[in-house]
Amino acid sequence: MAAHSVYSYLLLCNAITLLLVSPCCVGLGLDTVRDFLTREEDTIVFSLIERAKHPLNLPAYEEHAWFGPDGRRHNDSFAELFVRESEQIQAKAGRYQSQEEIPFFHSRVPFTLAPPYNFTTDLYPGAASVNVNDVIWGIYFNELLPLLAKNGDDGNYAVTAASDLACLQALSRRINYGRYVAEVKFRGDQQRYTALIGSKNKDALMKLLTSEAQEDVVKRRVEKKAMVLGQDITLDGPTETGDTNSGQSSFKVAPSVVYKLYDQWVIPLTKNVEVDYLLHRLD
Ligand SMILES: C=C(O[C@@H]1C=C(C(=O)O)C=C[C@H]1O)C(=O)O
Repeated sequence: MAAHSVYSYLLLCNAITLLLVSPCCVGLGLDTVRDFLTREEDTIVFSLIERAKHPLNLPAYEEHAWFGPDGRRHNDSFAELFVRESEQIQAKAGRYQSQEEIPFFHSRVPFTLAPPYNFTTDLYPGAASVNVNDVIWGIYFNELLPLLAKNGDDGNYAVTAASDLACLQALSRRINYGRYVAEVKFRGDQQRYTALIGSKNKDALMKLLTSEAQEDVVKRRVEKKAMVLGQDITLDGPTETGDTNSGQSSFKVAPSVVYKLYDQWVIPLTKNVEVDYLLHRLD
């Protein structure tokens, strides 16, 4: 066989093996996964900047009684109602047909208004529903929001809740994308992952999937994005916002808050999603 046909034969074998091993996931690799996470950083930083435009607006988060169309009494905050109702409309419009999107409140909407689309199923079916939306919800309202918004009440509750929804959706998409990260890592090192999944060794799985160097790059990059995107743009170029008289420099969202968000919540939660996903990867 001529050298070039041996080479073609090997390439063909390689392609067939890839198709057999990963029938649904050929386009997914560590590079594409990292690109996705990098692009999500922009969405997250922008959504935080938008939310920081408004003060805390506490009444939007206090529980109050309201009566549903069935006449029954419910106790919810306005923000929770807003998210639930918005998600119902978005579910009808097909948002959750994509596995990248997971709602905070599950509803069974009977049909979708969106044109049909054949979404690829990159995830392993037995593990695809892993998510930490409950934890994200608690952290967002209890820990992050007080760091983002100044005290005060401007009454713009609907706009504020719409901004909350945008932040929650961006964080949820990024963190629950850990399922895709785990899928790629599993495919890249099936033998070692299979052994650790078999022995349900969570600590060893966490160690194997962790790349501290990569995490450091991510944290420093999001801090920088908060600096660049959180400046005022003038015809003379970007300037920091804030009180120039006092010499205090400031950004629309403190870059240190964005660093902390990733360091303490986003990355650790993404890795928890990865471990949970892997534990179900052989179900
Ligand atoms: C996403 C990756 O996997 C892990 C999760 C990371 C994250 O959430 O940003 C970063 C590094 C890894 O510990 C990766 O290796 O690129």
